[in-house]
Amino acid sequence: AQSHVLWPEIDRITAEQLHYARQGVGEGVWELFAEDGEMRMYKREEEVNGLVVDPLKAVHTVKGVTGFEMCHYFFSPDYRLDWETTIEQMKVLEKVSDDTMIFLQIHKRVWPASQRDALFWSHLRQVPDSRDPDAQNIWIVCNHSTEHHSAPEKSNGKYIRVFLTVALVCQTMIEPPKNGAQITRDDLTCKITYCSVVNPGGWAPASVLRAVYKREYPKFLKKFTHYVYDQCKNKPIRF
Ligand SMILES: CCCc1ccc(-c2ccc(S(=O)(=O)CCO)cc2)cc1[C@H]1C[C@H]1c1ccccn1
Repeated sequence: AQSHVLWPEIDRITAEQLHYARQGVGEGVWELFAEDGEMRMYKREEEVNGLVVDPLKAVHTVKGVTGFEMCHYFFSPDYRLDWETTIEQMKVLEKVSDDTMIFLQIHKRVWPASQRDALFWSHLRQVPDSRDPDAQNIWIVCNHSTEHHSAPEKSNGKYIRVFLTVALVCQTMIEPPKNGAQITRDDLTCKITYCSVVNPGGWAPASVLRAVYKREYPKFLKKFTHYVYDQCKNKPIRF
């Protein structure tokens, strides 16, 4: 993928998003708006040209799966329609490499706003942890809006195109079994940070968008993480 025209941007945005995901939510600006078990979901209220673009950051801990497994199911197009309930259609416009694809997604209409589509590259990468060299257990999927020759600039007016940047950063923690036994899924914990900024691309009532995000994001992360656990629980562990 290093030869693709998008590579410099992919490299830059992925590194930026990894850094951003690692920043704590301690600094006062984040508002906790949803909790469910180990999941904590925060947002900042921000508007750009009168459009709600509230950045979102969620942290979650899921036992029994690895960071690779979580990122693999988030990245791969084969499973997306099983867990993503807000999309009507999904198309891979280009397979840049095994770890980089370009997606066009048509999202379900959020009444009374107009229907949206999203065109973005998606990149899966294992991350060396600068602070902790023996933690080669961090994986990231970064999704970032892009142009593409085979996606009409404007979906001939049918959908409003959103602009998004999303990062799913997952770290595997292993509790080594005392008696030197083989690692099982009971010894695994996956620490998840999910960050997203979605610019709706065109006017939509702030109250409607904020209500949709408040409802959809917790539902999405809960459904997605349960889906991955169920997919993996009877399969060999993949790090
Ligand atoms: C007016 C904006 C409509 C709208 C466009 C796009 C998205 C959206 C796109 C991508 C991703 S993802 O994390 O990259 C997973 C791959 O699909 C998440 C969210 C969300 C909404 C809004 C519908 C809301 C929503 C919120 C949370 C999850 C899903 N949908």
